[in-house]
Amino acid sequence: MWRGLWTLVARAARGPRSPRPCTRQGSGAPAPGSGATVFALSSGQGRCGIAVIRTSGPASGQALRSLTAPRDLPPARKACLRLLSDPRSGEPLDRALVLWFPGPQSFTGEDCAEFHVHGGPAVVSGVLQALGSVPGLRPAEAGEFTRRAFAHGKLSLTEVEGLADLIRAETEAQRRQALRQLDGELSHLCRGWAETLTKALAHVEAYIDFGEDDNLEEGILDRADSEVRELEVALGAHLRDARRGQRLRSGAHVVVAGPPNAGKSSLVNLLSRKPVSIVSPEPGTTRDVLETPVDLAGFPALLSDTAGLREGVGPVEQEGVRRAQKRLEQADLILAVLDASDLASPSSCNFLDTAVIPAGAGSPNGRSQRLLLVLNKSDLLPAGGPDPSADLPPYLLLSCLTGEGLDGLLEALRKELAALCGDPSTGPPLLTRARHQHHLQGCLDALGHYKQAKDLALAAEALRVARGHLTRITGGGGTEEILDIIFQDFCVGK
Ligand SMILES: Nc1nc2c(ncn2[C@@H]2O[C@H](COP(=O)(O)OP(=O)(O)OP(=O)(O)O)[C@@H](O)[C@H]2O)c(=O)[nH]1
Ligand SMILES: [K+]
Ligand SMILES: [Mg+2]
Repeated sequence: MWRGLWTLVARAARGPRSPRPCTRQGSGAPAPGSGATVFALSSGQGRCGIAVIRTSGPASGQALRSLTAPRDLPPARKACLRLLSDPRSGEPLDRALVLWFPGPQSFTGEDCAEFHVHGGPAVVSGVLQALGSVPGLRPAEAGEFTRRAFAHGKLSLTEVEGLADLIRAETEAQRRQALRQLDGELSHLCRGWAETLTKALAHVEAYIDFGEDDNLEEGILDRADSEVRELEVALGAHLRDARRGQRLRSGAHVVVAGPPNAGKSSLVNLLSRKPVSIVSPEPGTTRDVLETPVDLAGFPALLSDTAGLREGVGPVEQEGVRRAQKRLEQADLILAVLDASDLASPSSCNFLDTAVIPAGAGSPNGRSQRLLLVLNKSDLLPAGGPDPSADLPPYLLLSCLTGEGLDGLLEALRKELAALCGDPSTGPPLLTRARHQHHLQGCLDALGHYKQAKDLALAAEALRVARGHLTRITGGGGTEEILDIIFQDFCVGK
């Protein structure tokens, strides 16, 4: 019986009833081996010590030979010093390290060559022009090397996304997350889930085909059910976490709010280490929402300065207050700022009652909104600290003027952001893009249809749909459009 069942597992894995096999080549990415040979400068533009130029495609060996003539190809994957000359004129261009990576053991899976040349603009353009003169070579499009790696099965789609994020990573936490994704942790997880579904599908199909057969193992449908149930729990947990990976990728929204003149703009400038906002003793200085991306304690954040919240003001400031309130609703984390020496003023009391205390009690829409209360201008306080009659929720003392309390605030921010973004050095891999979340949700919905299916054929179909969503996360059956969006993030030469 078991041999029969495993044949079915294998058949289900191939998707027997699906007319479109979920292979990488089906994705519309360039077919392996058929492309031209491309070349590009892979290191940054401008004068530098060493510049790296690389090629990928069937004419790579010819290109390397042409520029290093009369020498033959160097041994595979070993750096060798060669004189590079222009194949048309024989004019020497540079003395350079060259590397030969015969496919499929290369980054793209095709034959590749690398030229590590001296980074002067004239050397770089001379070598690029010489490569352009080799028959069959053309300049690479943005992301074309990575796209070829994907087409040859060297990277899954989530690994491609990880690579794009690694190149763009600006904070430590972003780098850790991208590296884990590039290492294939997310694809591994998705493939494991897809395998579970393949087994469940095999069980259901076995029942469809041999339901009447006495040899069929008992309880086979129950096993499919329990596999689906376990998967639902796992997917649910990841979806609840979904926003965290995306926040880590694009930055958590941290909104600085409070009454006029509390020192909100001073705090934004202090945290971003640059003069983003105008600071002045005049209340109502900030009118619009001012956004700036910052690295807060190793996490990426989009910091917004807002207008001071108060009533009875002119139309321009009123609009500023409306915008501030709208931004507050969208915040992942609120930095509520009050003037520590002015806690009894109507605008301070009003802000405490309407914004700070309700957030502490859990927001009405059920969305988790975190808040840190900062009492600024601590330098103006008497030795006894803030007015004890104010009956405040937990707070941090800070002076933007002297910098006292900043370390404590950064530590509190680090904790909040780690909770919001997830800690990329531990825990399961995070879903970093809306695309991942969309497919996980699609998979869960299909599993819901499985449970409600009126007959086994519909149940099997629901499992196939669910599995299709999982394979699309890693790139199986992806459409050209999605590939274009993902590869857009790359620069030429990557
Ligand atoms: N003594 C003292 N003064 C401060 C401190 N922080 C800010 N100030 C002063 O407080 C005044 C208001 O600061 P802003 O940063 O403009 O305050 P704001 O909350 O952005 O004000 P609006 O945009 O008008 O709502 C300025 O004169 C600052 O120099 C502090 O820690 N100590
Ligand atoms: K001000
Ligand atoms: Mg301001």
